[in-house]
Amino acid sequence: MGNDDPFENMLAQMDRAETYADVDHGVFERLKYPERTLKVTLPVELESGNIEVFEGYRCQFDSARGPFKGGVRYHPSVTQREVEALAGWMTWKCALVDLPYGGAKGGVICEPKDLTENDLERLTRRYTEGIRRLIGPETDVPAPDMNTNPQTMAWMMDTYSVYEGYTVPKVVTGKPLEIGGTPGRVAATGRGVSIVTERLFEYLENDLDDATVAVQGFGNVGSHAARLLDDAGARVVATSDVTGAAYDPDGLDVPTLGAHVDAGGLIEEYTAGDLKGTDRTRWDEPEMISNAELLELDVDVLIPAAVEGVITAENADRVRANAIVEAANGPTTVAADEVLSERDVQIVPDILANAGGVIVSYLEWVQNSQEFSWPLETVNAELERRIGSAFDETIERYDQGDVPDLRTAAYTIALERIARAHEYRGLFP
Ligand SMILES: NC(=O)C1=CN([C@@H]2O[C@H](COP(=O)(O)OP(=O)(O)OC[C@H]3O[C@@H](n4cnc5c(N)ncnc54)[C@H](OP(=O)(O)O)[C@@H]3O)[C@@H](O)[C@H]2O)C=CC1
Ligand SMILES: O=C(O)CCC(=O)C(=O)O
Repeated sequence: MGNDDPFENMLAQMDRAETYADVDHGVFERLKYPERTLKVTLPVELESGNIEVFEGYRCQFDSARGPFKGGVRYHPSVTQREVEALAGWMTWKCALVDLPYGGAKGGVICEPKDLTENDLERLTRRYTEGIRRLIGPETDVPAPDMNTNPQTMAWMMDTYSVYEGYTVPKVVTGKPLEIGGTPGRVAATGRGVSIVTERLFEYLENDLDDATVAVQGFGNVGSHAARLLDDAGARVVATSDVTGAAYDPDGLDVPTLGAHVDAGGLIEEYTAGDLKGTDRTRWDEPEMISNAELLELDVDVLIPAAVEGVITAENADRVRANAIVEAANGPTTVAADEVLSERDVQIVPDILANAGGVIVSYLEWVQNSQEFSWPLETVNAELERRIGSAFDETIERYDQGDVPDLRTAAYTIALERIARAHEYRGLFP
């Protein structure tokens, strides 16, 4: 079920949790529907002179606990259902880590690799204009996701501010430092992934030192997680982009690979020895394998950090990792969960593992409200405290012994919090 429909997968995850959550069935049913989704048509004159018409979405899933919050994704495979699933996951995530937010997500169907910087700016401004009536500093606060970054947020903030007539930094998070961004947001999701991986090892009473790690995706999240785990003493043996994966059982030279990718280099160029943007002499000798092969490596931890639906009923039996830390949103289908749970493979669910990004987005939003900025050490310490406490609560719920896995434990906590908010607020205005 649900391999190619993330929304169905999210509903199946909810159904799995309903048995264990103390939530009224009517409220539970309400949580299966987004509050609203806006679809926008975006005609853009590209630098080439051609006019291309793009399609974009903003889904606002649930706001019982506070303003809607969630990233914006640019990708050719974006669909309305995907954006709605991602908005649902944002809702559970914000509740699990106890942020005063609901959940939302945005997406534009496009291939950013085919667009110039100028095209991306025009597209972003069009999209912001299209969803302007929904977003706002106290209503719905976008942030970066796949293929969007601090520059994208700067264009969104500027476009929104032009319409308002004054500068509104708080309308987006993940901004450049110079216009109200916070130190630590760029690396925050990967840092959170690294923190929960360390906590998982402590819980399982295993040593992270020299533990083997495979990371699918070496973008914002995957690259920071890989760098921090490498710094913490783990052995990152494989990582990938869309061109495939670099694999070295003795461990990859993560700093050199990072410098190469930061300079625009591809994984396939790295394995071929064609290094970009660095004078370093790499010390690894990786072979090129496929993304599918990376998922099946015999490693201590597998970290999917790319797209959803990559661990399915079809390949779950061949996944040999002892643990999975879900840096991506929705990488594992419910059918795969069942197979892996029977084999006692511990999965730290996405709504916990990748919550570092939205936690630091919240810290940015708070600093914008205070018109004050905190040093990196303060931000990182608060990130660690908040994600660590959500990890402990999830483990405590799991250790009660009735729920089958960590995902169900996390869903139970999140859904109960959201349901309480709905019950206190009531159904009608
Ligand atoms: N950015 C954030 O703060 C947060 C992100 N996430 C989630 O983390 C995941 C990654 O996001 P992020 O790092 O920001 O995105 P990026 O766009 O920075 O990186 C994505 C990475 O995945 C690779 N990739 C893309 N498509 C595929 C595919 N079909 N198969 C294999 N690899 C692929 C990309 O390769 P290439 O570069 O070649 O395209 C790139 O290495 C997403 O699921 C996102 O929702 C979750 C929480 C917060
Ligand atoms: O930082 C944010 O507000 C949201 C990040 C995001 O899109 C996610 O956690 O999936």
